[in-house]
Amino acid sequence: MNLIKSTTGHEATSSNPNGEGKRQTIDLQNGSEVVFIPRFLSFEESWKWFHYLNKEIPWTRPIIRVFGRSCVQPRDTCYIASSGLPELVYSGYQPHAYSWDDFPPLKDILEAVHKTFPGSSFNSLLLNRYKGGNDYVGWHADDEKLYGSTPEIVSVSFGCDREFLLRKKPSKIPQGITMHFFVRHFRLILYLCTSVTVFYMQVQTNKRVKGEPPSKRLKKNRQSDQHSFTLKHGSLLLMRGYTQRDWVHSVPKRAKAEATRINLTFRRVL
Ligand SMILES: O=C(O)CCC(=O)C(=O)O
Ligand SMILES: [Fe+2]
Repeated sequence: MNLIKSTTGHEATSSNPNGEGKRQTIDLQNGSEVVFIPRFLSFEESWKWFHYLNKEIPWTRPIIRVFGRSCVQPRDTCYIASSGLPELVYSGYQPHAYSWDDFPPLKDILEAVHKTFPGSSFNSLLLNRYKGGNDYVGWHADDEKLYGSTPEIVSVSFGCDREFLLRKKPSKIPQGITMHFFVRHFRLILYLCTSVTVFYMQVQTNKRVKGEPPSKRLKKNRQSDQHSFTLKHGSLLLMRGYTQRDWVHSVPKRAKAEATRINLTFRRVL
């Protein structure tokens, strides 16, 4: 069963020591990495979790601010954190932090996650409930300062399958390069652009002669900048390294997804 729709060819598959089946490691390059475990929890156990979470969690649908406008968050949420941690604030919203002791069974999943990733030590959990295909999370990175520069985020999914997308952030113009720089060096930049274009056209002509159709090559480049995972019932996806700095992710609306999905994201507040 291959749940990854697009990969870069940098993926490795290995058997997992904790008995949760295969794990796939996807190297996103430049220090970003995703680990995907399609069957982290068994099907039956996952349904028990789904029903517990659906019923016992005090779900809320808060008002958040996006691009300066207030709107209802398009999914339910709840937040759990160890005591004494700095408050989480995202999109102008500060969720109430419940204690792990309010939901003791959640400590079991936390333990299973820690066992799967030795050395990890998550101390907070943001829960999401998507009540159907109209609920979603838009493009974002979990790059809040309280998680540090290389946060590790583990996401465990229950219920309805949903697609999880990762897309590389556009690369930034290096600091110090201003409009003034462009005006001052306009002729040099124009010359360089023309040279690069001519060189590129020559390379393309050369490659076409050699045989591989240009559309295939373009597709390869685009593929390494975006990835799609189907997050099924009981699956786990970990993002680490510079994934939050260099990539954004989303769970888009899906007209065909009618049923509820619950997702747990474990994080470490520094
Ligand atoms: O539901 C998911 O799989 C992702 C949720 C997410 O990105 C978040 O809570 O920050
Ligand atoms: Fe996220």
